[in-house]
Amino acid sequence: MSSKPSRWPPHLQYIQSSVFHPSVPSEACLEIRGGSSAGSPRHQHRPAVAILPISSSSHPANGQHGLFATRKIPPKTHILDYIGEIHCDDRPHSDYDLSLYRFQNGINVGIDASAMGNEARFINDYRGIMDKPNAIFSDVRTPSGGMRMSIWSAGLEIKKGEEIVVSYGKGWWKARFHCSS
Ligand SMILES: C[S@@+](CC[C@H](N)C(=O)[O-])C[C@H]1O[C@@H](n2cnc3c(N)ncnc32)[C@H](O)[C@@H]1O
Repeated sequence: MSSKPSRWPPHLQYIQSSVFHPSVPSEACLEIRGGSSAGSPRHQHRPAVAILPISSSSHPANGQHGLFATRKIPPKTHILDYIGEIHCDDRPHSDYDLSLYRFQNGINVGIDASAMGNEARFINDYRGIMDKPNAIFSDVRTPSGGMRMSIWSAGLEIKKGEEIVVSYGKGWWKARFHCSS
């Protein structure tokens, strides 16, 4: 699998394994990579997802895109990994940056998919869309010890055509809109 997914925005770089920014110290790179070569992708074939434009006025991300299941996804199933630029500098203005790991020496590692990433960057937060998230983020270790941020279906099956939504966390929204929920 190497071609870009349908509707991938032309101004963004599509990558299938994370790229390390120079702000990541070499020891941290080694630990994040684990024993395998740089962030080798878990999927050799497309995940069961599609990037679709949102054109419903009742959807809070109307005019943007979301990620949708292209087939039934059983409960507690790995859907795809969150791929982007692994970095240790601050990215306060990115809406596509999530925390991967905090080392004991205080170094914070994030994955920022604002300029490069995979389909996972299109996953919206459930608020205003569904009663609860149907998917979750989970930081996992690969068999060779590498660190990944994965997205899994939650406790219920995700139906074909259903939007995949997670919780960004209250902190994410508070930091942007000073809202209380
Ligand atoms: C990681 S991106 C998700 C993909 C984005 N919709 C896109 O087309 O690129 C996060 C951005 O999506 C929008 N978003 C995601 N979930 C939302 C929600 N529940 N309500 C309103 N906006 C949302 C916000 O603009 C947010 O900054």
